[in-house]
Amino acid sequence: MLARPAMQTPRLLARTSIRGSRLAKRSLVQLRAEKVAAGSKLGALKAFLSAAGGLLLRRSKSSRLQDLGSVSGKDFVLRARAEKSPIAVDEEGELDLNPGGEDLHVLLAGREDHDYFCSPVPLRLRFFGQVPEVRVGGQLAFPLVGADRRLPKAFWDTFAAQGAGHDVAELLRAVRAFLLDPAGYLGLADSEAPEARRLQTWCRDAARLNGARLDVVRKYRPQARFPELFDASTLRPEWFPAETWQCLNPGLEGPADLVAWSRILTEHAPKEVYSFPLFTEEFCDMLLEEVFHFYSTGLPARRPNSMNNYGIILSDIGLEPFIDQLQGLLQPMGRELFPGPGSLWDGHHCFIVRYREGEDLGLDMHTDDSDVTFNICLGLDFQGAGLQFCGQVGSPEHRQHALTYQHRKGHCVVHLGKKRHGADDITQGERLNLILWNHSSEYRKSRGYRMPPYAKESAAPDKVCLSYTHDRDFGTFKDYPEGKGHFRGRGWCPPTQAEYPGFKPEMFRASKPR
Ligand SMILES: O=C(O)CCC(=O)C(=O)O
Ligand SMILES: [Fe+2]
Repeated sequence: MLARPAMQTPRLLARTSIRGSRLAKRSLVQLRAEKVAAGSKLGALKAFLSAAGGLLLRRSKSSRLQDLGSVSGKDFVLRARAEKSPIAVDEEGELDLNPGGEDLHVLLAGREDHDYFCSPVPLRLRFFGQVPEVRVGGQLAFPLVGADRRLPKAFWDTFAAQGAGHDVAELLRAVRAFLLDPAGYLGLADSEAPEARRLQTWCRDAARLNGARLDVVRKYRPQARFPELFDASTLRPEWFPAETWQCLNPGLEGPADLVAWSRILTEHAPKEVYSFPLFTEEFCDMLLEEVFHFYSTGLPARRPNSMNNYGIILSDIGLEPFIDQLQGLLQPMGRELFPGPGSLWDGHHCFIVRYREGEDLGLDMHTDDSDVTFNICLGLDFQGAGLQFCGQVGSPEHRQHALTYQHRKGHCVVHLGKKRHGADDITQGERLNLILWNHSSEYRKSRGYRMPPYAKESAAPDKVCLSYTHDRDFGTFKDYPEGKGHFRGRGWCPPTQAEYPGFKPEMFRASKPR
């Protein structure tokens, strides 16, 4: 699997809760979310929020969303809206595709003079249990916020200790205070206790990690060729073909569903691989000009993954707001095409891949660390470089060829991250694509994601589906590409229980006849 580079140091990730004698152990029953949890009806949520006083209630233009208002005069919440929950996963890992609750999406204001929490951070609150679940979105690393982006127990203990009568506005204020200054919020700012000192180190680590990334963003911003890309609080209709824009923004008159999208969608493999025109050629040119301009500054940027040596991560150059908007635009389509993995995206990893003579030519077969992937070709002129699709990991057809997709400028191919795919070598020219990996932390709690079944392979693999980084039998069928021989013997696929009849691992040597 191709994995994204780690955002946080292991130290930050490893310890997500601390205990302190001064932290109360009371449970959070005071939180009036239980009122909501009981029925989880939107009306109850509205009442709950208006009782909170800080959030104004107003209907949005879209018939499906309730916009709970920008909050004038309150600087801690910039935007809040409630939405019917598309999925929920229970304690047993069962995925419910129609759970009937609501989620509250909030854009929490940062503070201008803060080291790194100086721009807004998205939060999602779910009201299924007694205590709302809060997830911190965005790309910033926060001390004590783990890889799952949940708040640590120490936060909830401190919040509970502050007494009865909590409401959502208070909760949001508390989350913001905690994210701005964890030690201060937990009452550990002046403490000499070991846990307090550890926390101070984590805070310094977070400042350093975020600082390195934000430094590049700040330096590049005044040099940007197209400031409108960086100010993308809204996407511009002219960036998209008219029909695509209409389908993705049905407004009041049309439902957002597969019937409407069938006007633009091509299904390449039933229920698994689709494509549609997403960007105009002019927009592709503009985005590429920006990317090349960034390259020309020599500013550092992380590579998207271990196998792509010339791409860049777009949020690292300041395009996170644009990607957030793009993900929001595509979310309804994802939900309809791929119920479960296509629902409730709360994370992304978005990057450019680049192939040309003398650099990376193609990409080995792999699956993505993504629930649903959108892959958009931005140009330039090229030949070869087809995208090969095989089966889904764990299925009997995992390494059987399914289709070859030919990239077209402005067009987007959509697939599940677990579908095996790889890019043929480019034979002429240069290709750059924008890849958007979408993550749903709720879906990732499900048993289906955590413990997927792994079936026996139906037959020997098709050659085109072999991976030199993944497979135990690559060398049985093919010579290793130049410079890749060190992968021999390091593959894991197929796992022993999934071997096809007659499987021969690559290190297999027939014994000499006696
Ligand atoms: O080059 C392509 O079209 C495929 C890129 C890809 O699959 C990836 O970066 O994960
Ligand atoms: Fe991929």
